[in-house]
Amino acid sequence: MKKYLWRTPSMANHHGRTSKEVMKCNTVDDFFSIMRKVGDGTFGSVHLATRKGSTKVVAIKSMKRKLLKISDAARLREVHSLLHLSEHENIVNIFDLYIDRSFCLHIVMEYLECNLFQLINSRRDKPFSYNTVRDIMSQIFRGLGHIHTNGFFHRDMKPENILVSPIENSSFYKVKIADFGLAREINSNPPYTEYVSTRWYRAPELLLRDSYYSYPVDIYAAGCMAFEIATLQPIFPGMDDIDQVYKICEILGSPDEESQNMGFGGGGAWKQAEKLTRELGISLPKLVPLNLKELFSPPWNGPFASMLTQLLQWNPESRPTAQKCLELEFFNSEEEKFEEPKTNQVGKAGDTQVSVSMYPFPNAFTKVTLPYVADKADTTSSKLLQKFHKGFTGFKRTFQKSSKQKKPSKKTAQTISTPMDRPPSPFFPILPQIRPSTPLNLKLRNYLLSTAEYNVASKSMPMFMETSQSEVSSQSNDKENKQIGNSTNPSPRSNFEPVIPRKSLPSYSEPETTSPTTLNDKSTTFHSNKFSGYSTCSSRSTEQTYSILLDSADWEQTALWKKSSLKGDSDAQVTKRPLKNLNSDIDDDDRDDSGKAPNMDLRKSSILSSNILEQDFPDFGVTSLADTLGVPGLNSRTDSHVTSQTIS
Ligand SMILES: Nc1ncnc2c1ncn2[C@@H]1O[C@H](COP(=O)(O)OP(=O)(O)OP(=O)(O)O)[C@@H](O)[C@H]1O
Repeated sequence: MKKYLWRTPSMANHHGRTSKEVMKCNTVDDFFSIMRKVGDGTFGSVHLATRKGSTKVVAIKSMKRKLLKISDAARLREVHSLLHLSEHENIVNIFDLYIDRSFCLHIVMEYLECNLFQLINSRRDKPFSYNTVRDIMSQIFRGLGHIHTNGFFHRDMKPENILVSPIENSSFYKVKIADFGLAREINSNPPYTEYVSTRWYRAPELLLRDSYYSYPVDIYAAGCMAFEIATLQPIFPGMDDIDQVYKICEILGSPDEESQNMGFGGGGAWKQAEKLTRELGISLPKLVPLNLKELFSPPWNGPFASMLTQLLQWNPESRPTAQKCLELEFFNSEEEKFEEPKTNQVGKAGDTQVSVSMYPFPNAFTKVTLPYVADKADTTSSKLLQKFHKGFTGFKRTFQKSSKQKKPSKKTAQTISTPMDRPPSPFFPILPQIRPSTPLNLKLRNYLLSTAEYNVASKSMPMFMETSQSEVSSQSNDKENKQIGNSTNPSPRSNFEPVIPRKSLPSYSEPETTSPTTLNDKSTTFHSNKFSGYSTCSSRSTEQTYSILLDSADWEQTALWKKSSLKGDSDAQVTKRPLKNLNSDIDDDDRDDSGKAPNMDLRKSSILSSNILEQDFPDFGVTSLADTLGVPGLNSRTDSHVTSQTIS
């Protein structure tokens, strides 16, 4: 079953673990004076503070989810990886870990002035210089190299998780990687949760639900960031996972040799894509890659464009390691001499204007949300490149057609509107859209389309739920079309292929939905009388793929639906099994100082996020089912994509 196992990149700079321990305190106020909130994420809120009796500022990340017992602190991914990673100049430094009397964990760390997203946002129409981009990227790769060679990978590399502080009297920044909430060990046993990382930076293997991924997901995300740092625009601002894959194809070309041979550069061929898309029931569009070198003007069309091409490879095995990235020409070529853009106020004065008082930007997160939503009505012209001209002057005004490409016929040129300056593809539009090819995946597709405004309560549709034949027929094309057409979130990817007749399956009726009951846990929402979570995973012992659905109506009746239909080789086999371990007694350790047992709802959700499910379903290769429980809403670029940080 294992396709490949990733090896930790060479351990040249392995420095061993640190010796930090989690300390107890009544409240953090005992030791720190809290000044103001500087950040808020899915898992924690971050405050600027000073240590009492000292003027030294620190950042304190207080985890939103309370722990049940002190020993659980070490099971948090964030703490686990931070404790195992030695200090590095490009990794945010952790000073102390505290657990207060209400079992809230506080991570005391060095303070940096803002995150890269805020910095990029503050630079609208003032792009960074080539050398600044180079310096930021080299620090990111040094940090990543440290993480990877120490046996971890980050899994949520995005501008919000890169902290920066300007270096006085220069146009450069101190850059540090933060937020290890999703970090995993490279040598841990796959399969991993596929639904990690933030969509715009999510590597193709994650988007196509390959659970045997590893550190190359971080390299790919770094490639997306490199583009964004230089151009101040995200390269693949997908609205949903389907749109995300499409946007990647638009620029990198489809991952087959035929498409890749038609262009220059591109994301390369990737055999695995065919298998993964088949399993998902989607087909990728046939698109010729853009030649990034032709997209940019000097100096960006040189080593920078070539670095992007190497980082943004479809095949994770083709992406260079972080160490190799640092050896690329981009980081080692002579200082580029070029004129600063005219509109650009970049320069020493401009850069050093960034100061503590500028952050946090009050509306930073609300202002910049899905910048291309308005373009979605146009199905074939994303106007992507037009948008890229905003501020960044390093794009060529006219993108030239690759000499290898055939001139399209007049008819094609008239009927198909291609994105601005896009080299017309001879393939275009044989299969212009990613189209779900089975009814099963119509559900997947609808589900994915709905993620932009995903409300777990009303739309908790298991992704790979089998449907009965009668249900299939009720989902006629017309109906599906109508649903998509009527959607409040119209998407250009609204076509789909006809329903393929399938064998009849055991009938399944969804339980009635009642008003949702939300547990005291912001990151995971459970609903009474509603299937609230799912996980697709592979069995360790068989070659089958399963779905696990959790019915929270009755906590003792968590059900397992077992099936092999994703491979299409037999009828679904449906079984239901109660959880054995749900009602185990509360340990003394779980009680707070007053001897009171913790909130029962919290306890239930925490139990789900622990490895109890693994004990109940030992044949499954899932380490923590809660990692895939309830897919969170993704209407903000800052949302994370898992609901639990706990490691088993
Ligand atoms: N050491 C720090 N110094 C200054 N600001 C910080 C620091 N750590 C975090 N922040 C700010 O707080 C924000 C949220 O922090 P962090 O990403 O660690 O939280 P999270 O809950 O894990 O977020 P996510 O939703 O990405 O998982 C960051 O984007 C950053 O702006």
